[in-house]
Amino acid sequence: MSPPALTVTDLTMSYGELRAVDGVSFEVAEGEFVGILGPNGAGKTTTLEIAEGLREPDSGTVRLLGESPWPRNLALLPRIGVQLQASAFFEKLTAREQLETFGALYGVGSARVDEMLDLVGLSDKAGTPEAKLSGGQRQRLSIACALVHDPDVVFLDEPTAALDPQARRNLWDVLREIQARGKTIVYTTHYLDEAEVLCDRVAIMDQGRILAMDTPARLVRDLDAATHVTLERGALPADDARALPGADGVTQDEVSLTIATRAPAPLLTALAERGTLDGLQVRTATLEDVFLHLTGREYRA
Ligand SMILES: Nc1ncnc2c1ncn2[C@@H]1O[C@H](COP(=O)(O)OP(=O)(O)OP(=O)(O)O)[C@@H](O)[C@H]1O
Repeated sequence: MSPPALTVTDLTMSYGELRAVDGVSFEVAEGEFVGILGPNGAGKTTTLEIAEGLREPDSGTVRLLGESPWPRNLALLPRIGVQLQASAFFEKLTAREQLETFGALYGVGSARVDEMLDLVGLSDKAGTPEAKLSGGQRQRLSIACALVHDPDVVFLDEPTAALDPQARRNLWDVLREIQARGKTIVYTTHYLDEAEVLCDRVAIMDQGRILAMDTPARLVRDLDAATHVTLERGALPADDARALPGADGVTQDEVSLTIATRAPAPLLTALAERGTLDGLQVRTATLEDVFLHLTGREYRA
């Protein structure tokens, strides 16, 4: 395991009576892609801003690349890239000029600007004023701005929020490419499904606390939740379904019959032998089930 790029220990932060961050501790290894997940108001942005050194916590400590980011640590700035939830661009500049202006703050040349435009797929929009970019293009430009000085650690606050599904997926490719270049990524999202496919580890946050942090696969596996196999109603009598190897329970509604199982392989083999695979759907547990288990509430982004 690489040394930690980020260690936060026992952070707390209140706004008046509201405890927005309530004893948060976690570590992010170098090169790791970590997602902080949770519903609105969970405390994700506040946690991220403290880790970036943009906010002072009420208590707790942060070590970022071995240093404290607060009070404002100028030595850290070239080594971290920050994309805020509301992106701030310079007025009236084109995509390329935005990047050149951010880059100039760090002495970055135009070759790097071209590389960044290419990385985020905006080379053909280089001459377009920022105000005329689509929402997804603007998000990608703001990520490019956070990366232009080649930082080691990148913080992204909901980079995929408010994008259509295609634009979200395009951004996923960008995020994967950033990680492939060896960067450490810490990002926040409402989208549990997205974090499940992108992140090495996720922290599930609710009401200012981290309830669990692990790889998505381990979080789901530790639930020990049943897999649900759904058939069209009438494909198999319910009593026959109950008698199948591995069947733990059977439920029916007007259109379907669902078998819960913790041993999907023998169950699916038995269904195949009966020729009842047409229209079959298999649903395994997801991070949404993990959230439900941890909080007792359905997940609502
Ligand atoms: N500057 C502020 N003043 C007062 N309350 C705040 C402030 N910033 C955040 N809060 C409150 O603190 C809590 C945590 O907010 P935070 O933005 O960290 O959550 P979040 O998980 O990032 O939410 P979202 O997903 O909606 O961005 C929320 O209840 C929010 O209303």
